[in-house]
Amino acid sequence: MEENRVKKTRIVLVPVPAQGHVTPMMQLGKALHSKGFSITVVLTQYNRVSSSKDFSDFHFLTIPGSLTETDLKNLGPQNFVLKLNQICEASFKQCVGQVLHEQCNDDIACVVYDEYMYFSHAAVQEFQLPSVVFSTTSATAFVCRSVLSRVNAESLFLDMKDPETQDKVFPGLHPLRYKDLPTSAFGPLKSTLKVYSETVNTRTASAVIINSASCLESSSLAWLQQQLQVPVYPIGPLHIAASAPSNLLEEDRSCLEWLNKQKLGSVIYISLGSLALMETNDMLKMAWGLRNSNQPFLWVIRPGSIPGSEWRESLPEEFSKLVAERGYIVKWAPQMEVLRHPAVGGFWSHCGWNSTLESIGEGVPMICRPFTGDQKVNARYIETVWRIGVQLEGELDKGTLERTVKRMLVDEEGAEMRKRAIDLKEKLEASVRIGGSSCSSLDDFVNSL
Ligand SMILES: O=c1ccn([C@@H]2O[C@H](COP(=O)(O)OP(=O)(O)O[C@H]3O[C@H](CO)[C@@H](O)[C@H](O)[C@H]3O)[C@@H](O)[C@H]2O)c(=O)[nH]1
Repeated sequence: MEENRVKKTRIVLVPVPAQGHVTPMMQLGKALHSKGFSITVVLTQYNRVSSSKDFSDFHFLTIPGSLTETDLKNLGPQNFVLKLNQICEASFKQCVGQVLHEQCNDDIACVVYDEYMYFSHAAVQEFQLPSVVFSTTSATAFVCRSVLSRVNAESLFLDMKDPETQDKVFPGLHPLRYKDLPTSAFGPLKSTLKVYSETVNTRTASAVIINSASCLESSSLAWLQQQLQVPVYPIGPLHIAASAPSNLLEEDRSCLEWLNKQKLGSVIYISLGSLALMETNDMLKMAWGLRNSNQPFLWVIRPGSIPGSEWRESLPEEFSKLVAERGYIVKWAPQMEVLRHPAVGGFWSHCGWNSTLESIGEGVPMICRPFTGDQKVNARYIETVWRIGVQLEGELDKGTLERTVKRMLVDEEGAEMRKRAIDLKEKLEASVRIGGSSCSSLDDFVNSL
């Protein structure tokens, strides 16, 4: 593409207003900006990325009349997405019209929308704009959504409830079992499958971009390339390819000073991302297991993550005593810096795709406790495909927790997992370097515009 033409060309990004989706979309924006594109980010009224100094070259627009934080609380994430897609269609058309006619003189090269923001399709169709779907989950999760969108909801529901079936491998999705399928904790199966069929429908999009790399998921990527009617570009991990600080909550950086005082590879870092919830009972069992393991731990307890509590005030006094000696608790951590810190030896994670990529990207093995959706798929891959972690399944038990933390941080088994994680880290780094598969894929995408 000619340099002059690239500089005049604008890409419109439409992220889902949630941390796990905003982060990779802003990283994608940075990566495309570095290729010479102007970037417009269209936000909803909820979870706004500040147009801080990190994005001073970006242009931000807000879809008027969209949903708010209270709507998310009342509706839950799944109905929130469904409602957002119903109400944003017309106002998004207005926004795109504004970009085309008022705000910028240059042409829109393409609209890149998160797979969950499928209302974008109506506007791109009306203005006859090229569009691209961006998937912030793994390619394997995309495959699962495609497969599940075609199954009968009632019979899947019965199979998943049947204790005899739960541990069986789902046909065609080896090594995923029925219980690893990305069903949602946030809504009934029927409505989850409805959302999935919308997300995997590429409509008139000319391509699908995925925040993954072929060294992680070559067979799932090949499956998608064969099944979808458009090119699939695996261009990740974007957090290595393009840094774009876009935390929606304030980071507590004091934990880095605490980490400086801990022994090399001794700390377990615990974070369950931006949406998962924790029951008080489970938190107590975790605190017991962690204390009994004798390892120091850094624990992110996100405000609102304990149902019925603003922060940790509803937890019993026993909890405070258990974490007092070796624990350090924050509301939100600078996660990437934490994972990079030499004191961190393991990551207890809900296995959101960003956390998974960030952990592998720092060569840190994981204790997997998936909460919902694609996290179960990622946990299965972490344990059985990449073999860089251990999954905690079923009821939490303080004895098992204690042993798992020791397996990861003290035993030879943990050292082996770390070696494999470091091996993958090196492969991921190579994939985003010039000549690497993700770097070439990004160039192919840019050249296709
Ligand atoms: O204290 C913290 C905790 C998290 N993070 C960041 O927050 C992001 C969390 O993303 P992710 O690990 O993907 O979890 P969720 O926020 O739960 O992400 C949602 O979006 C992901 C991408 O679609 C899905 O994989 C998840 O299942 C879905 O819950 C990561 O970049 C973390 O670095 C911090 O910076 N500080």
